[in-house]
Amino acid sequence: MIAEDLFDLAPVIPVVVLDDAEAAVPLARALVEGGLPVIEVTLRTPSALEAITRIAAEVPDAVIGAGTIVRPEDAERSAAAGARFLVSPGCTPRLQAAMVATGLPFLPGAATASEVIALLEGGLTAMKFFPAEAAGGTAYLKSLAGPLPQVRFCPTGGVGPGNAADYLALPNVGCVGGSWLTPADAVRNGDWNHIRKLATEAATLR
Ligand SMILES: O=C(O)C(=O)C[C@H](O)[C@H](O)COP(=O)(O)O
Repeated sequence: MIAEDLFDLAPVIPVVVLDDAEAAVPLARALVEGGLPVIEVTLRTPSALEAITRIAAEVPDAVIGAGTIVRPEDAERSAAAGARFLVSPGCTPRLQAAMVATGLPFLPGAATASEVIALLEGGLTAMKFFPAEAAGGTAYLKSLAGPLPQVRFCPTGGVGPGNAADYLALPNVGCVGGSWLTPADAVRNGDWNHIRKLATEAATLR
């Protein structure tokens, strides 16, 4: 799998924050059943790596990835836990080298033309656009498409049901990412039906 393949699997990548690894498998099943098989578990919580391992082992139809890769060691640890792709909110040469070293596809974060060009110099054409809404939203991405049409983005950060379709309509958007599929209270209460419903709605966005 290359990073661009992630764009073809689903229009939306749910960005998940898990405080309890016990929730990982039922949550991933609900997202897959709703039609969103590509799932990013952020390394923001101590249970994230355990959650990734459980999903990799028990939900074979999920394409499980690790997000919030901000230190080189995060990349290696996520690969060892069973992640099949990596996502970072921003990138540095060291972080890029660590992600390349895992052999996994990855979406490095970029938010300016210079950051995009630096990643292009590294041979990368699939990226996360973060923080999408705060950085300038769809107008900003349209502007980047002029000089840099070869890059495709996964905008994340402030993307939700109200604007996801606008992003997905852009030629340089491969998919979008967001946390709206897994509201904290629904995860805490084990309301998998609600999460399945949100995923089902999002899966039809493209
Ligand atoms: O944790 C990371 O790796 C990030 O880069 C940030 C997340 O992707 C966004 O914070 C999700 O944004 P919301 O959908 O607006 O909640």
